[in-house]
Amino acid sequence: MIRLDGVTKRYPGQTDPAVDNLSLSVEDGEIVVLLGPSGCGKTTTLRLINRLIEPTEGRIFLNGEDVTQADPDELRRRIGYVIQQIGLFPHMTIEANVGLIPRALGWDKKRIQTRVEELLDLVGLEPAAYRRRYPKELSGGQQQRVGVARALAADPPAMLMDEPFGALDPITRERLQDAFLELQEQIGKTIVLVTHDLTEALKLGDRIAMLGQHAKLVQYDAPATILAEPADDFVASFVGAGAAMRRLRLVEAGSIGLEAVEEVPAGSPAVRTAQSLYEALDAMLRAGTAGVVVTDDSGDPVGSLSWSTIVRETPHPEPENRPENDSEADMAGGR
Ligand SMILES: Nc1ncnc2c1ncn2[C@@H]1O[C@H](COP(=O)(O)OP(=O)(O)OP(=O)(O)O)[C@@H](O)[C@H]1O
Repeated sequence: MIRLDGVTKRYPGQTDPAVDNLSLSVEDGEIVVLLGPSGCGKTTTLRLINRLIEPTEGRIFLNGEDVTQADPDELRRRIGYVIQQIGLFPHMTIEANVGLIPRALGWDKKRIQTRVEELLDLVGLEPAAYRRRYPKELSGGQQQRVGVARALAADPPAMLMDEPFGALDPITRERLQDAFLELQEQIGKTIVLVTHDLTEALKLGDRIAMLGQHAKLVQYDAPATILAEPADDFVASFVGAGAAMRRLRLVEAGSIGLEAVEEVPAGSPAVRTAQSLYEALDAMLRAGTAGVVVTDDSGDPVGSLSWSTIVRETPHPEPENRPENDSEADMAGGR
């Protein structure tokens, strides 16, 4: 568990604090995304956790231990760190890059080699094909995987990721996000990830910490809640137009009130309970029907879902609560 307790960071010579009295808890095995406009203090917050930046005030706990008192080098070996620029050493092979922290920890050669192979496998790079290559001989996406492998080398309980997929083309980015979520299923690390990309935050976060200026915690909720019940106009304008459509991807078809099915009409489209409302709607549109059958994993129908149920189930903010416009989100580079 990671806990920030009243953390403030004032950079020398700045009148305003970059982070002002932030308190935040991240549970074990959870992915928390720090989301907010440019300059709001996301990277500063992340780097305070592994003491690449020293807090001016406040305390930070890792598994109950106050790490503001710990030795920073030793601390950083206990927290994996992945950045957009990847930061692989160009003159070192992939193997040497991944083995960096185990070597610093004094592991023996055999153990390092075994661990490196295991990690390259884990991130989907065939060890025999990649371990002896240099970073420039890999694609951007492959280098990013090496960055993740390196952060995981000493099996740290926690991992910090700063725009880890930021520099990649959209297709590679989506593939790596999927691979990352699969990996997290296996490794269950406690992860804090920084992004300013709403789509990425909604996809990866178990919870999203919406930060305003000076890293003020405006809302801390599951992605579907952020979309359905934005805490204020700032969050509403950050999630912007399309929030209701985005939410369809996050809600499972089996999680809302289904209508009973007496008999399944021939040719009726079907989705499984774990598929999203988005997929249910897509199935309806493709089949030209106003409803779908929802089945369990063995294909037995558990109910039916109609277009009107989806409309009814979608939260509608009262008109007077709707944000006036999206200008704040545009300024923030949000979507
Ligand atoms: N080394 C520094 N010295 C002085 N001010 C800094 C320093 N680093 C960051 N800042 C300021 O602190 C604030 C927060 O910066 P930070 O990089 O944490 O924001 P961010 O939310 O990560 O931004 P972005 O999304 O643009 O990367 C900004 O106003 C920035 O100008």
